[in-house]
Amino acid sequence: MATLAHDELIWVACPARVWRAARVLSTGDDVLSVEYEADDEVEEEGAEIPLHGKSAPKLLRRNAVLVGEGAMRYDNLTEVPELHEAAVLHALDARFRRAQIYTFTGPVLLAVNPFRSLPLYGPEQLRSFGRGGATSAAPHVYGIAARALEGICARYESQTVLISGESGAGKTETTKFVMQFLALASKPGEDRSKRHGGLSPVERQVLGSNPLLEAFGNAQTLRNDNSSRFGKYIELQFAKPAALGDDVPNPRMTGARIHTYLLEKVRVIRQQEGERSFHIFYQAIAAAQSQDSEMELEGFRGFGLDSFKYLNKQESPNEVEDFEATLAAMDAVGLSKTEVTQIFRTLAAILHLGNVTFESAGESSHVVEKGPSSPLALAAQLLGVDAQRLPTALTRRVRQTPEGSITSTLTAPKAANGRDALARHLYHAVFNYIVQRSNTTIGFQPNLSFCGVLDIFGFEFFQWNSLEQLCINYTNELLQQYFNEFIFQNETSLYEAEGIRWDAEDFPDNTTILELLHGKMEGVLPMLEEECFHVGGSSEAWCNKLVRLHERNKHFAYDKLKKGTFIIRHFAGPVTYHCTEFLEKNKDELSPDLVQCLKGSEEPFVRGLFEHLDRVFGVGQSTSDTGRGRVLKAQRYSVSGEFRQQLKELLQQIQSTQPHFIRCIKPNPKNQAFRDREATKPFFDRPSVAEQLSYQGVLAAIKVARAGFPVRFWHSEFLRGGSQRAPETGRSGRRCPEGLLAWKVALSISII
Ligand SMILES: Nc1ncnc2c1ncn2[C@@H]1O[C@H](COP(=O)(O)OP(=O)(O)OP(=O)(O)O)[C@@H](O)[C@H]1O
Repeated sequence: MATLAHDELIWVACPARVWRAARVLSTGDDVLSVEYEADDEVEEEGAEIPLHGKSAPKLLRRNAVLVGEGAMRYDNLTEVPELHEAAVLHALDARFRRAQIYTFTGPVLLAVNPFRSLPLYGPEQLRSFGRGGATSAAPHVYGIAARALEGICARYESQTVLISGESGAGKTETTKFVMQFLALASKPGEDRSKRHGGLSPVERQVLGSNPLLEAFGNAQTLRNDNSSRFGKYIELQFAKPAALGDDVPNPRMTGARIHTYLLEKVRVIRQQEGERSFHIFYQAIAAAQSQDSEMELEGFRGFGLDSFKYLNKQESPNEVEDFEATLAAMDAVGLSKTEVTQIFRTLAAILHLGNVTFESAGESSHVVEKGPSSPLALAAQLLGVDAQRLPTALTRRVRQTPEGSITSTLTAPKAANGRDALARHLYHAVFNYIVQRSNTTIGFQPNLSFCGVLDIFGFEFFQWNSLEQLCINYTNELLQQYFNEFIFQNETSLYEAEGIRWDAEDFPDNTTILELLHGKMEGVLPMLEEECFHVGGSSEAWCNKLVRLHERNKHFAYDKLKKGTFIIRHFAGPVTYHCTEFLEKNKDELSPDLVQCLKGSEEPFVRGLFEHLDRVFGVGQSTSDTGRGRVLKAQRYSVSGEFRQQLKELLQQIQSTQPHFIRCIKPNPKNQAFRDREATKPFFDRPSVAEQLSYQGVLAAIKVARAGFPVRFWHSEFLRGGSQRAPETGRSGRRCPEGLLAWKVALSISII
């Protein structure tokens, strides 16, 4: 243990603040007497800290450079001489208090959400980060977008900005700032913009697609009033200036393509207390009740929020204006009046379907309300299907067998499940339709460079974790692996340039976790998919197989007392998954009878929503007869299978680009806004920020950086520091490494 001198600055581990800044008053054999630095969240007092035993807190050496306003000098934290969790946390906290929400750690931009509009995104900032503007390396979302644009301008190389963070951390807002910058800054100079009347149609369509996606894909949740319930990757395409045939050096945005992932469609049929369904339902209901709206809104007029069982009753103030903005966005992406009408008819039909109830009669069931104004009749009319056929399709199941068709009846709960599956499917299909139509209108040409912006759900763990969380956390493992590789390459090239020896063991690596999740045959997800195709397969059987096969895997665990659960030790931390419903969710079955019924709709729009839906699940009998019996054939559709394929394509696309990383951080779990005038205390909750830094891999990236260079100084600083061990010159001239290797031992600092 290194001895600590009087007056030495240290960090003391503390549950409430993670690390507290202190100064050593005196040291003894068993205790350390310290004075804590002023902190407005914890009572100030001197303290006697035990140095041994379980209650001895961890101590870290604290560098004087971060004292007072020090953190404001470090736009890039890798310049901080001793970088570790305590220093990062302190620097982010100190900078946030001064409204500096952006900070670099190496190439990664950390963005702390202020939950309040700050004057950071005006035309002046846009100009200053733009090409030909006062080029600035300052940490800012525009700076990252500018780097990406520069990659396209200078080398015509495709780019991706990867934005991550937990719900409410600011990913969607950050995505919008990146898109705004790329649309506006790629716009040529002032004069030309006037000539062309500002934004081009493509730029207008691209920016217009945002409110549309938000209306249909976002919802109020407990963690975020405008939470994206899907992941997205938007590729913004740029033509070479020469191809535009004008004198402007900037490439101009000429197309875009939106990819969406894992829409949380279950929200359509139920929402937990305090949450809402997708915004669009509430907007349409409010508009239908308002005198101002000119839209016909068939199926919504005459109904209020209370009319629909599928909706939690929570209003929000600006619904009608938001509805008008959604209509404008629909127009911007080229949806015709007929399409818009059809979309709203389908949404109304979904809500009326939710009001259809069933009554059991033995093993069968029937629809309770049948009259001409019953929910069933309204839903059938809005969907353009026969009002007699729909109840039959909801309550019976027809199966084809070699001997002919067999009709069975469904119990009331099964009929209700079928109804909900139809509602979920209809909504998902409408959402996909809107995305595809936007893509068609905007256009995307092969072989042009693009800048992709990835705004995808962060790592999730709740009390109850199911298939959705497994898919989300799997996505995060894949992205984490990509991030690790990127940081690894960055650092190793630095080490090689400096002649530093390093050990691959020092690098964080989640490959074995990924192997557990997607390994061929024995991975958790492939095994789930396999179970879906087994006759008589079940979630419980799958869970038991997982336990048998993986109980010795260090990333897998299970609790004998909690049957039906298993634990995956993710890169970000352990998550307990409850296997109930995994199989049903993964199959996402929709009754063939309902599909046939809807395919018979007299509305081409509705028929189109079911056009590509020919999924059959499990082992079924094909119609082709070989003469020696029928061939058993499985249609291999599953939610996770499809999603894994999408992710594979996404990663291939990202890997073909130059990446830029933005890690969004939520400063406190209550979404409390930054306050600088009336309060001294902007809410920066250190424990939750530390947690986010950890599971977003920021601390791991720092660990990587420290593996070779535990302490970083500029060479000149190091020499000024008077070290006898410093070599005369650093090889690369960037930072002084070799002397630091000696220091690594000599200081034997940090963890005491
Ligand atoms: N840079 C910013 N400036 C001001 N407010 C911001 C900023 N970033 C985010 N916010 C605020 O935080 C809220 C949540 O942000 P956002 O919706 O972008 O989070 P998210 O990470 O996309 O969450 P989710 O995963 O739930 O969609 C926004 O509605 C906005 O009020």
